[in-house]
Amino acid sequence: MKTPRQHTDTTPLIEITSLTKSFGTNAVLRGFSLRLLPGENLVILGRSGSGKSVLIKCLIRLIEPDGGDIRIMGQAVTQLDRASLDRLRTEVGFLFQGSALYDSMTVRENLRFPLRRHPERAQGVAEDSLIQTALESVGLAHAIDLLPAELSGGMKRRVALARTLILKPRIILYDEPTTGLDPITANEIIQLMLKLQQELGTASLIITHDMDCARVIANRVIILHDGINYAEGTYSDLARSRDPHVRAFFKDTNSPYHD
Ligand SMILES: Nc1ncnc2c1ncn2[C@@H]1O[C@H](COP(=O)(O)OP(=O)(O)OP(=O)(O)O)[C@@H](O)[C@H]1O
Repeated sequence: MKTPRQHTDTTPLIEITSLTKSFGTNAVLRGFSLRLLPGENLVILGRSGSGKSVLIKCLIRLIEPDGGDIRIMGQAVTQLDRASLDRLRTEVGFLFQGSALYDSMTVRENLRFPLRRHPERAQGVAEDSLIQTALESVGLAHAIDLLPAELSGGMKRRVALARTLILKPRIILYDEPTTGLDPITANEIIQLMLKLQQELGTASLIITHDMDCARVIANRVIILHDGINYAEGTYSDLARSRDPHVRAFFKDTNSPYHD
């Protein structure tokens, strides 16, 4: 069983300060802050509707925040022009819910897609070799010529992860990486995320309801509640908390798929 690796560099890759976002009268984020450190797995736990997806969308400006400051690798995200934002986004890989692969394309073609959009990330390495390496890192080299319809749910998620890794991002954003998978397959994905953290040194921001995922993968956990970073610490720090809003997450953790 792998455990999350600790790094010693403390210059944040992502720094969010006092982020606010409302939709009409619905104040979703009310001054949320976080720092993601190099090589760290940071888990954000929040109840359904607490604003986790809004937070991740603000981070990469799929949604415009109302206020606060967001820095990714030192760059103020809200002040970047389109071209600079696109460049910065190649440093940030996303594994979103559903892991949408193109159904009409083989695994190889799905992985070729980001390389064609960002040829500069190949750094002179042949496309086929990058595709092969990315698939090997998720244990799916043999699936290169299959279509998504021929893959299981867990395999699809691995391919989506390989497609993210192929651009060699420094940061990966995972939105509910284990949702919809059976416990054994979910655990395989969690172990793969840990392996990638250890081998590639990538930092990850992981949004999840899955307490088992949080327990295994997190160097640190932030609880998003009332639009702020309500509580923060290691999984075991928070598991000992007496605060009722924190306890609510831990009350049924004997079941690995507590929601
Ligand atoms: N584009 C939008 N327009 C209006 N309201 C929105 C929009 N996007 C999100 N919201 C609202 O923001 C709140 C937070 O939504 P969000 O999707 O971030 O929750 P979440 O924590 O990711 O929930 P879940 O765990 O169920 O996915 C909800 O009240 C939602 O209705």
